Amino acid sequence: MARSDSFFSTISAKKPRPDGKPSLTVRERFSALRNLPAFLRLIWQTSPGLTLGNVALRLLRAALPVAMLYVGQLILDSVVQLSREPAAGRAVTPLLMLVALEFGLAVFSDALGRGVALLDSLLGDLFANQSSIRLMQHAAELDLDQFEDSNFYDKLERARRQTLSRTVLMAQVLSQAQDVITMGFLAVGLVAFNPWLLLLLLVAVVPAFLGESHFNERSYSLVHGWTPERRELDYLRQTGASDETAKEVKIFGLSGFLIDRFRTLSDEFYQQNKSLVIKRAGWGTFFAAVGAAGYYAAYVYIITQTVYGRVSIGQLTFLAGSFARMRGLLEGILSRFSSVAEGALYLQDFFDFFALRPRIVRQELTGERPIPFPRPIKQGFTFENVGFKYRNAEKWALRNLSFELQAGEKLALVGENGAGKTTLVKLLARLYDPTEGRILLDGHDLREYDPAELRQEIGVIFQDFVRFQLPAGQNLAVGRIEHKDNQPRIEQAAQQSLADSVIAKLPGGYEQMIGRRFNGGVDLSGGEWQKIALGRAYMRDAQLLILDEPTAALDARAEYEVFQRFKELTQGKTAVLISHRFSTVRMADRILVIENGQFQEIGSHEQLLARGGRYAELFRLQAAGYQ
Ligand SMILES: Nc1ncnc2c1ncn2[C@@H]1O[C@H](COP(=O)(O)OP(=O)(O)OP(=O)(O)O)[C@@H](O)[C@H]1O
Repeated sequence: MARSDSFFSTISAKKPRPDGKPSLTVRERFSALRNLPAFLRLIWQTSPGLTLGNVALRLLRAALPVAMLYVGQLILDSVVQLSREPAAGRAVTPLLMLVALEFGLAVFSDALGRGVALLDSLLGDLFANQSSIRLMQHAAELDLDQFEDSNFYDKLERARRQTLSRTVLMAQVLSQAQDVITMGFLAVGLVAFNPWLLLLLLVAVVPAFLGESHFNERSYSLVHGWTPERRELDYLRQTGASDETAKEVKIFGLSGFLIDRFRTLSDEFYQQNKSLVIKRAGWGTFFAAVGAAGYYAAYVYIITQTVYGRVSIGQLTFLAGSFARMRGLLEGILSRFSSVAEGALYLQDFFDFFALRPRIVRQELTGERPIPFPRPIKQGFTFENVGFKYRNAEKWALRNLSFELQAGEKLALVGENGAGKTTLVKLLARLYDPTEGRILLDGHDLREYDPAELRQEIGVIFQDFVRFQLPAGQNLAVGRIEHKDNQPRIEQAAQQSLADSVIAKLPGGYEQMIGRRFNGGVDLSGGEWQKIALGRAYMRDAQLLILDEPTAALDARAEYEVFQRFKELTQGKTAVLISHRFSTVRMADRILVIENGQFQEIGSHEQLLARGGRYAELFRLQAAGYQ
C-alpha cells in the first residue's frame, strides 16, 4: 500500500501553476470516475421511462453501422458478379432488394439518431431542472456561517456553473456505451480478417488519447484554480452594471476602477488559457496525422490483398469502411473518455457541495426526539455565560454574557456599532450556536428544540432585511409565506406596520411589483421599504419578536409611532428591540447594555439613568445632541 502511495505521489506530484496553485493529480482524475454510478443513479431517478427509452434506442442504433456495411459489401459483390455474367441472364431483383434494404436501414438509422437526440434533450432538461432544485434545497438546509465562508462559495459556484455541462456529460456517457457496442460489432469483422489490423488501430489512436487527456487535465486545473477569480469577475461585472450599484458607481466615479480590475483579471486568465489552447491545437494536429498514417497503412494492406485476389471488392469496402469507422469510433471513445473523466471531476464539485452538512440540526445535543416548543413560553430565555466567535474571526463577538429575557418582556439592546447586538439576536434565532456557554429556553438548552419549530416561533426583522423583487402584498407575506393568498391578513399586517399608507400610493396597490428589476416595478424610499419589512413581523404569529434596527430610515415620528404600535400589538409577547434612538429604547421594559461583546448593565430606563453608568452617559450624549 505504502509502495503504491509513493508511486502515485511520484507520478502525480502536484505541479505548481505559474500562480503557485497546485494542479490536479492523475489519481484524482481517475478516482473521479467513481462518481459516475451515483451520477447515473441520479439520471435514472430523474425519469426511469426516458432513461430506458434512451438506452433501448441507443442499443438498436449501435448495431446499425455494421449491418449497413455488410449490406454494402453484398451489394458491391453482387454488382461485380452481375457485370461478369452475360447480359441476357442477369437477375437484378436480388440486387435491388439489397439496395432497398440499405435504404431502409439508412432511414431507420436517421430516425433512431433523431429519437436519441430528442430523448437526450428531454432527459437533459429534466435533469438540469432537478439538479438546480436539489441545489437550492440543499443550500437552504445549510447553516448561515457556511454561507459566510468563501470556500463554501467556491463550492457552490462550481456546483452551480455545471448544470449545463452535467447534461452534456449524461449524453457523453450514454454515447460512450453505444459506441463501445458498435465497436464490438465492427471488431468481430476486422478480427476475422486479420487481428493485426486491430493492433494497428490502437497504435494509431492511443497517442491522441493520451494527448487529449493531458490537456483536459490542464484545462480543468486552470478552471478549477481560477474559481475565486472568476467569482470576482462575475462580481465586478455585476457591480459595474446593475440597478443596485449604479448610483454609487456614478457618484464615486468607480467605473474606471472596476473596469481596470476586470481587465487585469480577465487578461491574466486569457493569457494562461491562450497558451494552453495553442499547445493543445499543435499537439492535436500532430496526433491526428499519426492516426491518419495508421489508417492509410491498413488501407494499403487491404488494397494489396484485394489486388492479389485474396479479398473481394465487396470485402474491401467492408474492411476499409470498418477500419475507418472504428478509427473514428475509437478516437471518439478515447477522447470522450477523457472528457467523461473531466466531467466526472466537475461532478466531484457537485457531490462535494451535497456532502456539506449543516451543524445546526435537530436532536444534536440529546440524540433523542426534540422537546416540543413551549406554548406559551413560561419562564423565558436565559443566557448562561454565552460566548461567540465568528468562523475565521480572531476576536470574540460576544463573551461571558449572562442575563435573562423573561417571558412577555420587552427588552431593548443598546450598544455602539459592532458591540454584538445583532450577533446576540442571531444566537437567539439559532442561526448560530454559542461557541461557549448556553442559551436556555424554559430551562432547556435551545439545542434540545427542533430548530425549524424554534424559528417558526421567532420572528426577526433584520436591519439589512431583504428587498424582495415581488409584488407589495407578497413582500409582506414573506413573513409567513403560507398566507400569501390570505389578503385580509396581509392588509391587517400592512395596517399594523403603517405600510398600508405606502401601498395605497402605489398604482397597482397590493399587486404592484416593487423594485426595479422587473417590468413595471416601482422603487420605494428606504423608510417605505422598512414599513413593508416591518409588516412581515406582523404576518408572523411568533412568540418572540425581534426588531433589529429595521426602523433606522424612518423619520422620528414614524419610528415613535411604529414602536408605540409594536408595544400595543405585542402585548403579552416577548420582544427584543434594537435601536440607536433612545426615545424608542426607553419604551422597553428593560434595557441591556453591551459593550465590546460584554455585558455592561441591565435595567429599566429609570434604573439605568439613576445608576449613572454607560447607558446614562450614552443617553445624555444623544439628548445633548438635540438641544
Ligand atoms: N459574519 C461575520 N463574520 C465575522 N465577524 C462578524 C460577522 N458579523 C459581525 N461580525 C463582527 O462581530 C462583532 C459584532 O457585530 P454585530 O453585528 O453583532 O454588532 P452590532 O452591535 O449589531 O452593530 P451595529 O450597531 O453596527 O449593527 C463586530 O466586531 C463585527 O465586526
